[in-house]
Amino acid sequence: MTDITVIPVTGASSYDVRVGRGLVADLAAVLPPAAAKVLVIHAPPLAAQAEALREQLAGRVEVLLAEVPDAEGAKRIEVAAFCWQIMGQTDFTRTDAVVGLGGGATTDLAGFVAATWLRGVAVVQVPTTVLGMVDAAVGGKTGINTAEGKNLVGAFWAPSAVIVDLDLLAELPQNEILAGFAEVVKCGFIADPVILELLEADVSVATDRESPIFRELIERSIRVKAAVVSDDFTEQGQREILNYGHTLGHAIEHAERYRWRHGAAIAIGMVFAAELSHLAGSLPAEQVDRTRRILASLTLPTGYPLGRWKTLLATMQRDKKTRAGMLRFIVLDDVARPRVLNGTDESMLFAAYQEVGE
Ligand SMILES: NC(=O)c1ccc[n+]([C@@H]2O[C@H](COP(=O)([O-])OP(=O)(O)OC[C@H]3O[C@@H](n4cnc5c(N)ncnc54)[C@H](O)[C@@H]3O)[C@@H](O)[C@H]2O)c1
Ligand SMILES: O=C(O)C(=O)C[C@@H](O)[C@H](O)[C@H](O)COP(=O)(O)O
Ligand SMILES: [Zn+2]
Repeated sequence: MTDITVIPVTGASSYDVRVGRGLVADLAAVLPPAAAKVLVIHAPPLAAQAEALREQLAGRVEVLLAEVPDAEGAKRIEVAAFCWQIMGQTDFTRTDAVVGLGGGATTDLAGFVAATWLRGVAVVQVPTTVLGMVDAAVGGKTGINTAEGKNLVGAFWAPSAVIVDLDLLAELPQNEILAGFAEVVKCGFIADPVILELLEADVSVATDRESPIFRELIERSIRVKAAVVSDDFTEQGQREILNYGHTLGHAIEHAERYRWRHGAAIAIGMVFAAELSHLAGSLPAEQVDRTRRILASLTLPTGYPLGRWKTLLATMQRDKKTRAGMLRFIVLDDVARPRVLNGTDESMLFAAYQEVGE
């Protein structure tokens, strides 16, 4: 019998995150009972798995496939329109359902398409990257990018189920696994120090997709995310802690025209946030060093060109946490003690960035 862990998300929206192996074989069990059609939105490397889903569900529902551009190329309004067109041409109704099959970029798009079609249809998220499993597919933040910035258009729209099938990681390149671990590290610093200890104990075992420690890290990170979004689905407060490292990280992704992996950009963002936490509060210097050390052990970047500061600062102004033109950052008073830093002056931000700049 399959060993399944069920992590509930509660609050404004309730659904389960199911973690295990071979779980997609039972996808029919989590589809809305009234669904007659399912639109599987998938990234190109998942074409064979999408086709397998079509065969598996034949006789139960009509499966439509939407192969969308890879990675951040999916998070564009034209791609959402491509999906809406398929739905329009097939009379996709409110009782039908979307399935997001891919990494975080695909599940962000799939969630957005589901949130907007007929003002909202069900979406089941089937993440296929570490990053998608521990973060993007859970919590119902959906969205696309615009020329001005990352995730500037979107909706809070909860999935009806999240299927974390670890077998789907079999073909994922190791550098994508490592990039996904940036969000695992984030969960460690904002809420669960055991995550950091497991990474420090043996990073090779921790990132070996066959090891029980790997699964433990995935589950611990999902629990962190599930707890936060259960308390604050629409980011009225507490949820902002999940943005640790993201204010600068998103600006880097924008500066790099979305060619960088999200995990790589937020790795640098977390070094910056740790430096800022040290300067603005009480985060001990050794935790800043620890941030760099853990990220480097995952071969993630920890520095960015000093000369890019002004560009990054301008982009950060459009961060969703900004209030009345004032930038806000998530900082740590210590490990697992995150808070919002309001009203940071530019000289302090630059001082923190100088430690990141190279
Ligand atoms: N909504 C949220 O709460 C949330 C949280 C974190 C990140 N995100 C978003 O997630 C995105 C990053 O997600 P990501 O790191 O998964 O990147 P991604 O979706 O771009 O996937 C990374 C690469 O791996 C490929 N891939 C995916 N699954 C595969 C598999 N099983 N086998 C082989 N190749 C596979 C993809 O096609 C892509 O080329 C960003 O857009 C970020 O903003 C959203
Ligand atoms: O779920 C959240 O809340 C997060 O902030 C998780 C982040 O890891 C994620 O990258 C998210 O997409 C960032 O959202 P944004 O609101 O800063 O665009
Ligand atoms: Zn993120």
